[in-house]
Amino acid sequence: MPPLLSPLPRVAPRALRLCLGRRYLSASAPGGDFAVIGGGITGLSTAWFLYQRSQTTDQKKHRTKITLFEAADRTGGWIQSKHVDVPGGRVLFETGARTLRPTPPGGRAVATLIEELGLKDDLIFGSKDSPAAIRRWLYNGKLVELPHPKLGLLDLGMKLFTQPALKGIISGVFSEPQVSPRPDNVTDESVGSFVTRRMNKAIANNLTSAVFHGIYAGDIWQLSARSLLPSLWHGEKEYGSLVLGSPAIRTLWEEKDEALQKRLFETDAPADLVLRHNMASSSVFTLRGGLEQLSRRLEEKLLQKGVTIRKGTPVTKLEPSEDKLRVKVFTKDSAEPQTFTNVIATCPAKTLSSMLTAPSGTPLVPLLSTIPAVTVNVINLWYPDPHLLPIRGFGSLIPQTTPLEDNPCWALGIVYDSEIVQGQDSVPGTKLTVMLGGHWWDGWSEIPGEEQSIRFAKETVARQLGITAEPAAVNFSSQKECIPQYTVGHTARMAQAHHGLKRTFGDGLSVAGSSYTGVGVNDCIKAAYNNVVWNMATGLEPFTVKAKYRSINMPNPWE
Ligand SMILES: C=Cc1c2[nH]c(c1C)Cc1[nH]c(c(CCC(=O)O)c1C)Cc1[nH]c(c(C)c1CCC(=O)O)Cc1[nH]c(c(C)c1C=C)C2
Repeated sequence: MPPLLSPLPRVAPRALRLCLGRRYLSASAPGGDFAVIGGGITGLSTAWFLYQRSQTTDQKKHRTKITLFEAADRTGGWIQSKHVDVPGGRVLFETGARTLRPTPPGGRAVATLIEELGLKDDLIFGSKDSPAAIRRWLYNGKLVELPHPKLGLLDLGMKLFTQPALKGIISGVFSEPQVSPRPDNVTDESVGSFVTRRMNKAIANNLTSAVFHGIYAGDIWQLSARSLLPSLWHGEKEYGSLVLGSPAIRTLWEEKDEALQKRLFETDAPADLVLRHNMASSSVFTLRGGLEQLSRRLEEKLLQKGVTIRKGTPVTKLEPSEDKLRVKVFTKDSAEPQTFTNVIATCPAKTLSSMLTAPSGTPLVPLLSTIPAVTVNVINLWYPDPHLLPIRGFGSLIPQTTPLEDNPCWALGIVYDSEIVQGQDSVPGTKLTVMLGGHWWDGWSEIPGEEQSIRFAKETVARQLGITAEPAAVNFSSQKECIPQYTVGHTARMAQAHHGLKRTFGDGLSVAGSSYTGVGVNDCIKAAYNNVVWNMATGLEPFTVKAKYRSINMPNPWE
């Protein structure tokens, strides 16, 4: 197996420089003392990619030392897979992300990592043709199935004409090409405003808000269209219309992702052809032992390779050395700081901000501390009857406009886990996860606790699915501030934060993780990979250059 990372060019080839912009490549010396702050999936994969880089012929001549600091007593962050005993066997509950998508380039970076870690035989795939991939439901007082191309034109027509929850889609699609593109002075707007402007408010409030609940548990009237719908945001200007430009928009690749995908093809492609084939034909994938198997294995491998992992060690302060060539890391358990040539902070931006004091006139701390994040209460339920669900599919999502009398428990949606993934439990049954809260709880001083949340979850399942049976196993988890919210202006604020980091720490402190360039597991691993392979100075370089796109016909990016 070739090394994951090829030697990093000391002088980057011209093409790479042109493609990524000069500022992407910092002039850090080879080797060095690296500190990774945070032992979630971003921190663990950052440490892994740094270790891999240190093993290339170019870098082997130099000494590299990697220390990972994690405040908690375990690594893995939000990813947590719990094995629970039930009558007749064991089932697996995920309290955070449960599946990943093979979509490149992020999915491809993850596949390479999984292969590299020797986990490929534990992969489980969900087929693109399964009911979970095709059938999605929306709940606004009653369950409404969303249209899907594989369900045919007749089905599409019937749904669009008869379902009030899908109201506005036909008129929105037909009127959209006549809407003028936004004026040049509009630098960002909310997702709700963008969809309303291009189509109509009904589409924003129903379909769009439901989908955004399923990803960000967030409020479409706060979230940034520029950050979260980048190709549509770009497509509006480039093609004048999202509908007419849609064939091209669907094939748009941002240059930095294209460069990454190219690298993943040429240098770091997964070698196994069966794995590639499975990735190409699946809609989602996970691991037999749950996604936590990935973080467990990363930790194990890092320890074997001599990386120091300091669990239960919160970092309290980060300070540049006088010459800005090193960074001092202060921890709770030691009066004297340790110094490193490079620190990569993968903890939430708010946590990082509490470790910093920026020079006056550099608004770095407020820029980082004001990235909000929502809390989701996750309730996993397991029933021994495998045929309890009256409908099939991925699950249901609840739009923002669903009245409180139809959603009195502040639910965001229900995931039909036993429909999505098979092969993780030793007994058949029906497994559901109810997600509560997110932005519904913005501004609340106290949120529902365990007992109330479990009651709410059962009530939500009874209301939506008519399931009144008692679950044989229940797991409650409150995921505090687990999903960062990229609100309007995120791109501009992160560009400023880049300059603040540069000014304060030179090339010494970079960031990666869900607070910045994408909240998904794929995004986090991609950010870790990008940071290391492009040798970024702050990790926020993508925000400082104008995003450039190309339409690329890539029929099967896995071949
Ligand atoms: C704690 C709850 C979470 C909610 N969203 C996320 C988490 C961790 C993060 C997330 N969920 C999805 C994506 C898109 C990534 C992708 O698949 O490409 C992200 C970043 C999609 C998604 N949403 C749900 C599922 C089962 C999936 C597939 C990926 C995964 O397993 O996380 C269901 C779901 N998630 C949330 C809600 C409210 C919800 C409702 C049915 C919040």
